[in-house]
Amino acid sequence: MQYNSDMNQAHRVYRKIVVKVGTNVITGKDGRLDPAIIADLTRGIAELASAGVKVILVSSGAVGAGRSIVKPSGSMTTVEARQVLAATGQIRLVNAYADRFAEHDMLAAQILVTREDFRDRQHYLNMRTCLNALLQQKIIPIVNENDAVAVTELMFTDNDELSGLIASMMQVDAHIILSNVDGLFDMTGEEKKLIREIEPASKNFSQFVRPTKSEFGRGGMLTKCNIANKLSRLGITVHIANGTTPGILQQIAGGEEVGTRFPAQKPKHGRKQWIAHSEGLEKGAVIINEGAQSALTSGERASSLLPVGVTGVEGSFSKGDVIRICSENGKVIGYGMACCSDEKARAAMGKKGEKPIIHYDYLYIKPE
Ligand SMILES: Nc1ncnc2c1ncn2[C@@H]1O[C@H](COP(=O)(O)OP(=O)(O)O)[C@@H](O)[C@H]1O
Ligand SMILES: N[C@@H](CCC(=O)OP(=O)(O)O)C(=O)O
Repeated sequence: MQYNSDMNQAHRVYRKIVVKVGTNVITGKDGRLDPAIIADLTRGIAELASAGVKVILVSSGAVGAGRSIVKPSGSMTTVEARQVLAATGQIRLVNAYADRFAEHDMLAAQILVTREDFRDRQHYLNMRTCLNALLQQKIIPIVNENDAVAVTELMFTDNDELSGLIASMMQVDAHIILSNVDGLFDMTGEEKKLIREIEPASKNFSQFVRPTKSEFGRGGMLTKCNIANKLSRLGITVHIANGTTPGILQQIAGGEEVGTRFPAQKPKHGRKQWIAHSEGLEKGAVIINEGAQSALTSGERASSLLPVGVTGVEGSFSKGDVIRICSENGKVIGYGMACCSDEKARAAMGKKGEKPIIHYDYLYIKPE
């Protein structure tokens, strides 16, 4: 689909963006950082920032860069080796960016986060305050996963997931995912074709996506598409484009037809955005009966989840934790922030006239 002029205008009004850079955009086969690409990306970000756009950079590449610095000893476990590579590579990575930003008289700051930081509302708010403070000072935040401590189940799927969470937390206008391909290709036919725009109702991306990943990349194209689709439904436009193309950020910000675009849908309230992104981070679950399910999903009025409609409580959670809402046949209906602990929820379940277990303002119902 061709962009129309309104869409082009929309590109020019991005005031706050997240730019996510994949490992293979900035590192070569041996893990060495590519100075020309880093120079081009930092110039692009510096230009946007000077024009008043708030930019948060989420960059992968620590593990990749570590490979060019150190060879972990053969006696190490895979996890230890990865920790060594990430811890050594991260300094190299962030210094490479910081040195380039300095050439544009810009300061950069490093923020390393883990999945836990998005589980805990206080950590979440602390991260948001820090990023806002840096942006206010016109400092470029460079975010990465804290790979030295985030191992196995504590890890994000990949930095596409992490940058999606940041985009939603910061309520940006656009999330730009830079990879080593020009965008999402339709590979179903004889010739692969770049898909310019994704309809919001699209769901089944696996029909296009091959389960291959770029070398050293972690997530692959399917995660990118699923995250992009989710963000667009939350009111954030997503672009998947080639980070090795010179001037790519200016092209996207200038409304040029590059890469694949997931146009933004109606925006949602910030708190609901946080909750919508909590899949996999929940600490427990409530099972609800049919009556409660139709009250929550009908969309006719704003309904909180009351204990009377709850038939089961799973896991151990405290007030303020995110919990999953499931139907009696196990279908996940949505997520919400618990107004009480699991003990209180168990004591109240099935009873009339009790306070909500999840208030409407903290409730996110998954689209059908
Ligand atoms: N339909 C598709 N269109 C584009 N790329 C695809 C598709 N299916 C699979 N891919 C693969 O996805 C890779 C990008 O994902 P990933 O390795 O996670 O990159 P990054 O390191 O930038 O996060 C591409 O290098 C490509 O090989
Ligand atoms: N935090 C890791 C990034 C892992 C990752 O998600 O990589 P990618 O799929 O290239 O974005 C690193 O800095 O090496």
